[in-house]
Amino acid sequence: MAKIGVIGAGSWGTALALLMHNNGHQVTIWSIIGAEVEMLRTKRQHETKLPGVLLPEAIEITGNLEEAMSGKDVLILAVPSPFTRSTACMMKEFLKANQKIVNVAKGIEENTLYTLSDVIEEELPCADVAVLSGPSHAEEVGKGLPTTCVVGAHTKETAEYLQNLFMSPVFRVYTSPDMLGIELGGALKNVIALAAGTADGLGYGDNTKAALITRGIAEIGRLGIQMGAKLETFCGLTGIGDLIVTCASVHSRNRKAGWLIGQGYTMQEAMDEVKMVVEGVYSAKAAMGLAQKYQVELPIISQVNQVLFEGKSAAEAVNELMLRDKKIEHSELPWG
Ligand SMILES: NC(=O)C1=CN([C@@H]2O[C@H](COP(=O)(O)OP(=O)(O)OC[C@H]3O[C@@H](n4cnc5c(N)ncnc54)[C@H](O)[C@@H]3O)[C@@H](O)[C@H]2O)C=CC1
Ligand SMILES: O=C(CO)COP(=O)(O)O
Repeated sequence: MAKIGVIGAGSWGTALALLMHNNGHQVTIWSIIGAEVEMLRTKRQHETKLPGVLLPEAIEITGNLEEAMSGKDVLILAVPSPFTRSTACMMKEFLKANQKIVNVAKGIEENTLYTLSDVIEEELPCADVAVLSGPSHAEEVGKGLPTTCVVGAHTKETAEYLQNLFMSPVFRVYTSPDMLGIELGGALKNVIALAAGTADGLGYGDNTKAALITRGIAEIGRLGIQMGAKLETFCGLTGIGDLIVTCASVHSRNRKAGWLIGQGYTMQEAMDEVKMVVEGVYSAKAAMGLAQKYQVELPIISQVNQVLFEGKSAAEAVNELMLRDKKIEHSELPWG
C-alpha cells in the first residue's frame, strides 16, 4: 500500500484517485478551488466534470497543499498544462526528496516550448519526475472499463514501481524509457483531434477522419523524431492509440471543441461550451513554435492554428490541405 497525493481535482484527477483507491492505496485529492473541495467532500463526486463516479469516504479531499503532499510516496500531478508550472512552484515548499511525481497532464508550455516534465524539473530540480499517458478517458476509467496506458520514467526502477502502483485488472500499464515521445504524442494528438472534430462538425465523413488520424500521426512522428523521440512510441498507445481515441470518442473535449468550431462557433465560444480544459488550443501554438525551431512541416497543425487564431474558415482549411503539392506517401521509401 502506498500513500498517494493527487494534485488537481478535475475529471482526470478524480478518476485516477478512485483507481488508486481501488488498487488499495491511501489517497488524498487536492484542489486549488474551494468550491470544488466543498463539492467533492459533500457530494462525494465531481458533479460537473465526472458525474456518477462516486468517491468512497476513505479518499481524503483537501484544499491544503501541504496536507495533500505530506507523507505521500507519490504525487500525481493532474492540473491542466497552463497551471503545471504554477502548481509545481507551489509544491516546492513541501516536496520531500523521496517523493516521486507522476505528471498526467498532456501539453507543451507555450512560451518555453518545454515538455511538462521539463517544466516540473525546472521548478523542482531534485524531483524524480515520471509521466503516465495513453488512450484513457476519465469517464471510462471512472467506470472501471478496460484501459491501457504507459508510464515513462528516467529509470527502469521508477517505471516499474509506478507500473505496479497503477496496474489493475481494468487498467493495464506498460513501461517505456521514451518520456519525450510519450509527452509529445499526448500533447500533439489533441491538436489533431481538434481537426478531426472540426471535420465532423463540417459534416465530413469517416474517410476524412481516417486521413486526419493517419496524416496526423505522420506529422507528430516527423516532429518527434527530429526532437529525439523514438518512432516506436508514435506507433504505440501514447501515439496512434491516444490519437485514435481522442479523434473518435464522444468523451473527448478536444474533438467536441473542434465539432463546435466546424458548426460555426469561434474558438472561445467552443471552449466556453465545453467547460473543461481543451488542451489542444494551447498545444497548437506550441507545436508551431517547435515546427519552426526544428524546421519540420506540420500542415494539419498549421491549418488548425489558422482556424483557431486567424479566423480562417474550417472548410477553407480542409480545402487547402487537399490541394497541397502532390507528394510521395513515405518520402524515405525507395522505388526499388
Ligand atoms: N479528462 C481526461 O479524460 C484526461 C485528461 N488528461 C489530461 O489531464 C489534465 C487535466 O485534465 P482534466 O482533469 O480533464 O481537466 P478538467 O478541466 O476536468 O479539470 C481541471 C482541474 O484543474 C484544477 N485547476 C483549475 N485551475 C487551477 C489552477 N489555477 N491551478 C491549479 N489547478 C487548477 C481544478 O481542480 C480543475 O477542476 C489535462 O492536461 C488533460 O489533457 C489526460 C488523460 C485523460
Ligand atoms: O487525453 C485524453 C484521452 O486519452 C482526453 O482527451 P480530451 O482532453 O480531448 O478529452
